[in-house]
Amino acid sequence: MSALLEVSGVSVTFDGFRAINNLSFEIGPAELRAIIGPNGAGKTTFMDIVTGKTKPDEGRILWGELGRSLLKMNEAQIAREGIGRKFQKPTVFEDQSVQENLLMALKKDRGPFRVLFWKPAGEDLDRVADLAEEIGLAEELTRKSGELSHGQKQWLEIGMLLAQEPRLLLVDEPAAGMTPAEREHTTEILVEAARTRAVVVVEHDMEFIRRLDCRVTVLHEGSVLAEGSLDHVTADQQVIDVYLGR
Ligand SMILES: Nc1ncnc2c1ncn2[C@@H]1O[C@H](COP(=O)(O)OP(=O)(O)OP(=O)(O)O)[C@@H](O)[C@H]1O
Repeated sequence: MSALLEVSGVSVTFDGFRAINNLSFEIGPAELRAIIGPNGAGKTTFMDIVTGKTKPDEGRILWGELGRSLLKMNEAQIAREGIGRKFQKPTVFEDQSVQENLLMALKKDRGPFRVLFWKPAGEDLDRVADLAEEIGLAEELTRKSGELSHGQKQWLEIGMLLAQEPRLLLVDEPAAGMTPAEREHTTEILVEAARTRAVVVVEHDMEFIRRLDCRVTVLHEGSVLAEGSLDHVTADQQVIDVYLGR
């Protein structure tokens, strides 16, 4: 199986400091991957590079079956290629219902006039109902999003990203601030989403990562320190020294 995303030899320097240092790794087309590492390891910068927010000084990032260079694309082009990113803080439209938020996020031609005159078709409503089911908000469709719990808002935002049918979803610390039950449901959503697309999760919570039951990449000083199952990487002495032992 060829990679969906192939990062090789990527480096980024901020004011003389190498935040990403000769970073190389691959992500498969329907893969769930966790990225862990100490503060400052380069996890956020890695996501900034993949989404086009930060341009590396060197290296290459190849995307899709055709192996096209992501580094030649701007942020909007990368988003259109199907790379979605979920930041830590949910950014749903609080005055709109769950259904309205999901409808707005559907992958459609949304020029200014289309939005003005747009009426949701039956197929859009069906798709929204499926998405709501997938994120566990089927009973909340008519509720105002501002009334949802923190966990539910996070799920809604994941649903809004899934509505755009991304091929790669980058998720930053999804478990932060969630109750144990919410975390468990979040795990289920991400595992399910990764059946048909790549999902990369940056997270510090080891229990959460254990439940994801996926390949783990450990970053340290902008490079891959270890990679493999959670049991494999947590038994690695270097990982214990720089991350777990702290
Ligand atoms: N725009 C910037 N200018 C200068 N230094 C930066 C910039 N962005 C990141 N850095 C530095 O690069 C390093 C990597 O930061 P990054 O945020 O990617 O780490 P991280 O692994 O996401 O950490 P955390 O777990 O704390 O979120 C840090 O030392 C950070 O201070």
